[in-house]
Amino acid sequence: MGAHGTAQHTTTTTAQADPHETVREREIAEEQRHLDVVYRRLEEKLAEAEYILEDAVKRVHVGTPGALAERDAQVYRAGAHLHRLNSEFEDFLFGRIDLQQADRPEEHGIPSQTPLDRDDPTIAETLHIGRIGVLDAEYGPLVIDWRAPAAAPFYRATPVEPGRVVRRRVIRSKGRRVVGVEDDLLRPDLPTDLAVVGDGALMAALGRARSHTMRDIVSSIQKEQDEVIRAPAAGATLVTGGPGTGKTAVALHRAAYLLYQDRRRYAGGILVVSPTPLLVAYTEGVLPSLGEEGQVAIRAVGNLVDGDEATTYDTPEAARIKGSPRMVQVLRRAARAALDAPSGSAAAPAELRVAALGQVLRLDAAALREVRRTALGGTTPVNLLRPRARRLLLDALWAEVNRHRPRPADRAERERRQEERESFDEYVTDLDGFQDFLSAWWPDLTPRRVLATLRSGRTLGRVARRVLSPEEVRVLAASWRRLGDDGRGALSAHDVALVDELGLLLGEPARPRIRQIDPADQLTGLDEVTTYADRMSRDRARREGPVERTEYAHVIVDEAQDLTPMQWRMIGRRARLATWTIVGDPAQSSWPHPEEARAAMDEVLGGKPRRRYTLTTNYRNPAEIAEVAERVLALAAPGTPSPAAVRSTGVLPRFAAAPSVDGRFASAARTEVERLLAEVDGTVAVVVPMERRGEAAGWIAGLGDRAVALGSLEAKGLEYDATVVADPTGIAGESEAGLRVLYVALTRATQRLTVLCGPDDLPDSEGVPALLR
Ligand SMILES: Nc1ncnc2c1ncn2[C@@H]1O[C@H](COP(=O)(O)OP(=O)(O)OP(=O)(O)O)[C@@H](O)[C@H]1O
Repeated sequence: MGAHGTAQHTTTTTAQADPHETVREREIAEEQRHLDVVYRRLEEKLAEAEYILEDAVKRVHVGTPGALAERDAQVYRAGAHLHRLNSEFEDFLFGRIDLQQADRPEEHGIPSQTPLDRDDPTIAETLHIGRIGVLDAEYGPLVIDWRAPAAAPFYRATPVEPGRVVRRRVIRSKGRRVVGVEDDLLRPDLPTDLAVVGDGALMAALGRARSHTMRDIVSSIQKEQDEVIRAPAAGATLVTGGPGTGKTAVALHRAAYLLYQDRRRYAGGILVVSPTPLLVAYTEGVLPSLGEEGQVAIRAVGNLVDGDEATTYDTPEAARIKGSPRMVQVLRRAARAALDAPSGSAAAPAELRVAALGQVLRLDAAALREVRRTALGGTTPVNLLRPRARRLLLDALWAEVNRHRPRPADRAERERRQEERESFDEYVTDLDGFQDFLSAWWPDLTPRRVLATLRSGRTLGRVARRVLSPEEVRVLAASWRRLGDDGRGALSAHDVALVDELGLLLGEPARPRIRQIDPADQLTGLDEVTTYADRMSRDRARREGPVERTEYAHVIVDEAQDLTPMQWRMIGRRARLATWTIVGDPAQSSWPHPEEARAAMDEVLGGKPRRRYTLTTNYRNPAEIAEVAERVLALAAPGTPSPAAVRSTGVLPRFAAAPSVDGRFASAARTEVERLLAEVDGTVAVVVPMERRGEAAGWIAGLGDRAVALGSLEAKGLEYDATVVADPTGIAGESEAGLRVLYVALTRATQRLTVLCGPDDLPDSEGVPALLR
């Protein structure tokens, strides 16, 4: 584990006669013995779980309701247990620490265990670390869950601060077979007989080819990362660090850690907010590999509102306006103005006529406007104001009735009028014509419909008066034209935040309750053929079905630097009682106003106590690539320190100049991707300015699924064995934050980088663009 410092490694070779090899074999054999014991124990547990299942199935024939409910609960528990065991059977034991005798073991929270290294008097205890904890029949720990306090020294001990750890070992296995061990000796000063083998587990992990899914880092979490993962949950944990420092990995492992620490609390749900669906897909497998599923929702920021997912991108200009906190005021006004221009529905009636008490009562446009203005006073959500509007209409109609009548002369007369008024209200409310009028004049508004009203530059100009400039109004109205009349067109991630805000401003219309009926219950004869347990499980499925959570117990924000103020508000609404983990890198921000976003975050976090961490080591990029990226960092965020690359490949990034005449850019890019596909085992990405991404997909057509083409913003958080960054000046010029986006693009590769320039990049004779010199 090189990044831990100068721990001693003994690198072994494969030569037969090598004495290290026999040491290595002996050590592997010792771990194999332990793994065999663990597997036997797991098999016993599996058999137990299966027995419970079978037993429960038998008991269904003994039929008191109590026994049936009990059986159902048992089936459920055993099923969950089986699932967990099966999914974690593979490769779940990965570490071991050998500990010196503690002066006071209880202070270290370390369970006592029979030492395996009986030959060595220095070693008091040996603990094995894995993805889950396994106890032997006497409740002694065979494997300690990586998240348990006793496992922390595996990640935290360094040669400088070894604590009680004498040796740390990473164990690699394939199925049930131990295939390798790698050791760090943390106390070379102690007299000990310990054998030390291996060549560094971290370096092996970092050098591995990348696929389209992220791997967990549970066996090689580094000290500074472990401190974040195990930080207390309360308040807000804020983590910064440059590209490749493991922020995403740490955020996901922290979710698993929090669930382990306090499963009951986090059964309330953990939300991980990711910038793009691509990053969600890339990271989705990590939590299941850590044995955690179900309690954690990983969602892209454009997918936080069910049924209104983002499917398109905004231009940088539109994004800048839509993300601004100024939109709050625009939307408040838009929600209230939408009744005047309800998009997609028939034009609202201009007057109300009602025949009652032998006369035709009429409210003209001016009177209706006045009623609406009064009804809309205050801040109650518009859809909840329809009952108030109805009352005010009835008041106005009643005033018409009384227009030519004298005021009641005495109390008896007043009471008679009051009774008359009550039956008038009842009569008018029941009139079909009145109800139809009310639905057309005060329709239920949906967020999409209201947003669609803003396609009209006139309407938007009115509600955005003194908030947005005429040019900004033009840009937004043009962008929302894609919504269409009914508002059903494509949304961007910025629109989704506005839709969510409008949802709050409009409120859910009150609806008569409709009883939920399961169509299966309607089938005749079904009761005779289903068992009690079937019905119970159907009930449970119904209860536990995919209901959207609107509040979470902990919210983890990845790539937080990209969130706009409006998106912070959207996430904050799902986290009113939550604790937070927020990871990001301001130098990679594609939002042009970081101070605005910080203020929005502050508002959402309120007075919650904050603890801050900085990650400093770049595990992704070799030093050669990091050095080129650093030149852009100096322009994009002057003064920001670059994280230290932990390894080097000896291969310098390649610069190539291609004329930006389309065809030739295409062929240069394709040739480069082909070359890189032959050089690396894993994935290759071409990263281009957003507007060229369709074109770039064509450049790599037919090269197989190891190659992908990405727009600059889509590359966020992802990594590939090799990348081709095409048209760097185009990327830098895309928006006010373009240089930071280029910094992101240049830091995606784990092995090889090619920068492909057009004439606009002003390449020198070596092909190096002006920006990177
Ligand atoms: N301790 C570790 N052991 C092994 N691999 C690690 C470790 N820490 C990070 N990595 C690897 O380094 C790469 C970068 O990690 P990650 O994507 O989490 O970084 P990041 O800080 O989120 O980067 P970015 O800011 O560019 O999105 C990943 O492949 C991750 O698996």
